[in-house]
Amino acid sequence: MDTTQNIWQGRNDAAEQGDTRRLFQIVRQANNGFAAGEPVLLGFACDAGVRRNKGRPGARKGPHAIRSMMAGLPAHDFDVLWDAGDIVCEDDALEQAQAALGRQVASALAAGTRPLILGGGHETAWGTYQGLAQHLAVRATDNASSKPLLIVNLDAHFDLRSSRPGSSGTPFDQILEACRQNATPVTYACFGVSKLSNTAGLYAHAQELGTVFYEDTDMQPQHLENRLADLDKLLALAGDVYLTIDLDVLPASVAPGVSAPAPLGVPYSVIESLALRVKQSGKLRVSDIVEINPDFDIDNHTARIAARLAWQLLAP
Ligand SMILES: N=CN[C@@H](CCC(=O)O)C(=O)O
Ligand SMILES: [Mn+2]
Ligand SMILES: [Mn+2]
Repeated sequence: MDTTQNIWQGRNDAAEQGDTRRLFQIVRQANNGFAAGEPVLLGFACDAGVRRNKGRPGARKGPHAIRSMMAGLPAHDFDVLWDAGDIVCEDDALEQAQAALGRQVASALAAGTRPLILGGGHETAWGTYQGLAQHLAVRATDNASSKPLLIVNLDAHFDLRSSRPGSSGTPFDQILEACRQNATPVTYACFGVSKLSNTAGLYAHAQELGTVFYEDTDMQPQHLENRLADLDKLLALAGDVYLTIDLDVLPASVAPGVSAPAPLGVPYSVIESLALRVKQSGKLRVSDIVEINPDFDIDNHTARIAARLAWQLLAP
């Protein structure tokens, strides 16, 4: 990974007609100065969560790989894209890195932006949530919505492991535990769960926690209308929404560069439709895209699909 070169570079089409801007030409690299409504990107460069969860390390290189595929995408309606840089997790200092991510997310939310975090493994989510929780706690002193927080996880895994310390396999158990402690109403919905990637014990724990879930076998294109209707019902009941996308929800042929590839998986078109539906709800506060492992990618396929998702989520 060459971090000495600016990652934001690409083809310059200025000699062509019309608006030829690409993201690398409008990006501003700073972690303050954002105005309300502007898109903000943050990286969480971390292997510790996947390593603790006995997975294949490499997610640390994820933010760099995704940014490099975003750089050349056409800007279309973007006026600006803020790149607030990376939080880097050194060795096993995971809890400190997650707390640092939380502070950055809270500050981007306080500025009225809708941040997107590029992981990192799914331990990224415990950091993202900390930032959202700080923001919602401040806002609650003004005019609180009593409607529950909705977490939409697009993932082959529940990530509800109850062992500690935390890892890439525990974030939603940590979040639900924190919500119980703070009496925060929350709904956890996981779309894309694979029966062959979660033990009976994890299913039982998910049920005990009231998890709403849809399996990969019910997330194929012929099921899309029904799943969108299910999602709409969840969105209608929610006050604020956190969208978290684990790239291992996609078929291994589409996203080979992950720690735990999915033999069946959910087609990209279904995932994009669900993600855009969440965005269109107007309730989306923060998102992350996690679990890319560039070491196992093939011709940047996984980084490219992650860049497309990022573009779709950040676009005005
Ligand atoms: N974030 C990943 N979670 C999965 C990983 C499974 C695996 O490595 O095989 C989990 O803990 O179940
Ligand atoms: Mn996950
Ligand atoms: Mn997963």
